Amino acid sequence: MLRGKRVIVTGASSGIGEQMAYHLARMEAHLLLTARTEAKLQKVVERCLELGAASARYISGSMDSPSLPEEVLREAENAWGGLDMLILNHIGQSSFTFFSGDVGHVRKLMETNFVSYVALATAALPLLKESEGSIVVVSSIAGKIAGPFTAPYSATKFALDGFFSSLRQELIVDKVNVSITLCILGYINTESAVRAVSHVIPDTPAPKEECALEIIQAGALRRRELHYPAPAVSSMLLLRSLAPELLDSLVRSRYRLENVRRT
Ligand SMILES: NC(=O)C1=CN([C@@H]2O[C@H](COP(=O)(O)OP(=O)(O)OC[C@H]3O[C@@H](n4cnc5c(N)ncnc54)[C@H](OP(=O)(O)O)[C@@H]3O)[C@@H](O)[C@H]2O)C=CC1
Ligand SMILES: C[C@H](CCC(=O)O)[C@H]1CC[C@H]2[C@@H]3C(=O)C[C@@H]4C[C@H](O)CC[C@]4(C)[C@H]3CC[C@]12C
Repeated sequence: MLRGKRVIVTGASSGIGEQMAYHLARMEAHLLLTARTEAKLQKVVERCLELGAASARYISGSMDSPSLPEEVLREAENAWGGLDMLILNHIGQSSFTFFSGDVGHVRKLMETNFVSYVALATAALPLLKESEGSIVVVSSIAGKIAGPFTAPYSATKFALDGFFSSLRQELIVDKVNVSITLCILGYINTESAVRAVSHVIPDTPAPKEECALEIIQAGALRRRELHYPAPAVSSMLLLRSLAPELLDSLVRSRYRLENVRRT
């Protein structure tokens, strides 16, 4: 379904975004990748071309810069004359610990994890309307259920649900055929997530390669929401609606609280 399609992937220099780029390359899509680290993006682009991408290019820069979203969309329009899928995946750095009171960090993370998603989607909408394309928003179970030690991060992910679920309704009202897929992910084995939480959360994380493929499939099938890994995420969401306090205490009880770093 994605052969020859024009796809932007943000946060594509590592983790789930990098794996999405490789799957899309094998599917022979055209790729525009973004992240801050140019050296990593260059390597991912090279690998994508080896794997069969129809074309692969990148733009490096930080998504807390207000001009980058429009620059990325201008590059897509100049290179391809259109766009079929926008995959919003990047996140700024945040620690897994007690909220420190650093309001500046919350403001910056909102800019990177939320406002830039809104700006990218806004700049992409005219092209996506033309192609009847798709927006894929990578979120987290932490954007549906607030556990401890992720307050700023969780806030940015809840904000994504509010904004993009409302926008989806408006597109339907306006009979605009652009799909919005919200991806609700549990713990995935990316280097950054394992580094951040493995000393506190003893669970085995789900594989990033499979996660990346499920996200692409959900977007291509124009699904409203993806839950991955499915049984764990869906059952947590069900328990939240039936017995939220029980769920909260279950989440807390699975953490090795003595290992939380208070920095
Ligand atoms: N791994 C997990 O357990 C889970 C992940 N998710 C979600 O999945 C998505 C991917 O996560 P994951 O793969 O683990 O994350 P990674 O830390 O592996 O990747 C994050 C990506 O974002 C880029 N990035 C970081 N800061 C910025 C910035 N300021 N501007 C632009 N790009 C930036 C990084 O590249 P660079 O540093 O070069 O800029 C990198 O490419 C996120 O949306 C996350 O919320 C959801 C639930 C669980
Ligand atoms: C452990 C959580 C799942 C709840 C449970 O008890 O099973 C994880 C589900 C989502 C994870 C977080 C996430 O969304 C990605 C962040 C990525 C950052 O790089 C640091 C780690 C995360 C805060 C990560 C932490 C574990 C989860 C909350």
